[in-house]
Amino acid sequence: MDKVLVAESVRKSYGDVDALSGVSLSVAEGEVFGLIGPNGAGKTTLVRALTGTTDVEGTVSILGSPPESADESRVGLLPQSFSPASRLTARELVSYYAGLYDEARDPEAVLADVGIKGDDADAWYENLSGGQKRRTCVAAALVNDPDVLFLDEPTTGIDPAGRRSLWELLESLADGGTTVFLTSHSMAEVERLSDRVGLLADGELVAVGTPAELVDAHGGDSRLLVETAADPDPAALADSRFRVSTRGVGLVFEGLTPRDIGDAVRALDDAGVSFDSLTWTQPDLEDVYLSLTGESFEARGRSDAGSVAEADSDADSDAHVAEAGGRR
Ligand SMILES: Nc1ncnc2c1ncn2[C@@H]1O[C@H](COP(=O)(O)OP(=O)(O)OP(=O)(O)O)[C@@H](O)[C@H]1O
Repeated sequence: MDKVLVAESVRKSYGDVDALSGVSLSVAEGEVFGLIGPNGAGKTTLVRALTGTTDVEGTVSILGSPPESADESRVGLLPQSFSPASRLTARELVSYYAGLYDEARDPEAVLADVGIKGDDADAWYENLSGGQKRRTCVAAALVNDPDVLFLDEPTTGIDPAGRRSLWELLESLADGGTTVFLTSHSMAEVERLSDRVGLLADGELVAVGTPAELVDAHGGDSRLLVETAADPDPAALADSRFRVSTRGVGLVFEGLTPRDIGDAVRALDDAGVSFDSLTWTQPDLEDVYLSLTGESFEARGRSDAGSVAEADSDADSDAHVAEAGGRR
């Protein structure tokens, strides 16, 4: 398969700051590549390097050419910060971008694809909500029907339903053969959309693989999160066969399969530990991220146990197994 994007030993410094410290990667035709990493890791700088919007050391090619001579009509770019003219309507704006190309899609159809319809299409850009603005910008990036599409945090500010419909749109573009280079802080988004994921930290690509490969290699064990009523004492469970530790406001049983949950509940009862809820989770890309960036697992445990509804809507692998409000 042809390599649509190639970076070899790409370096970029801003004064004393090494934004990219020798990054090499390639993205094949039709592949969706997700780039993750903490704030300041260098993701936007790498997008800018690949699109030729900043000068770098090393070699970059896009569609077989250096970025400065690539066929722009085949490239779509949604930058992280994009501030189009605010006194144009969404329809005028997308029509303006369509007019820059010899061949472009019908702006109306592209706006419909991203969920901007009716009165919203006739509203001035400055009067749209944050999510509607972002959708309009996505439409502008899609209007030339690009073969390779760069999306730098495309769904920031878009509500959950809009985010899911945008994911479906991106999936249909990928199914149609569009190569997508996506950066995002939403692990659910990256895990769902990407064929391969790269994790950038301090300007270095520290891991690359399919989501499943990365989870296998770095995600750790599945676990049962137990939200307890009072500060728990894991020593009470020392005689059980489980590996148990404290995390935030509860306990974590590590390495449990769903079949072990009944035994874990009995062990809690035997130890006299009362609990409010149980949540069984499989490791996912967020665990990979936390493990490789050295961010705390405790934060994950707390947010999982404390926001079950959000976890259910965002992380499809989480299975909320029981609410036991009466157990005290
Ligand atoms: N134009 C610039 N001038 C000076 N420093 C810059 C510039 N652009 C980026 N940097 C620095 O380079 C580093 C990488 O920034 P970059 O925007 O690529 O990170 P990022 O991973 O995209 O971050 P975020 O997730 O916050 O968007 C940061 O330390 C940033 O401050």
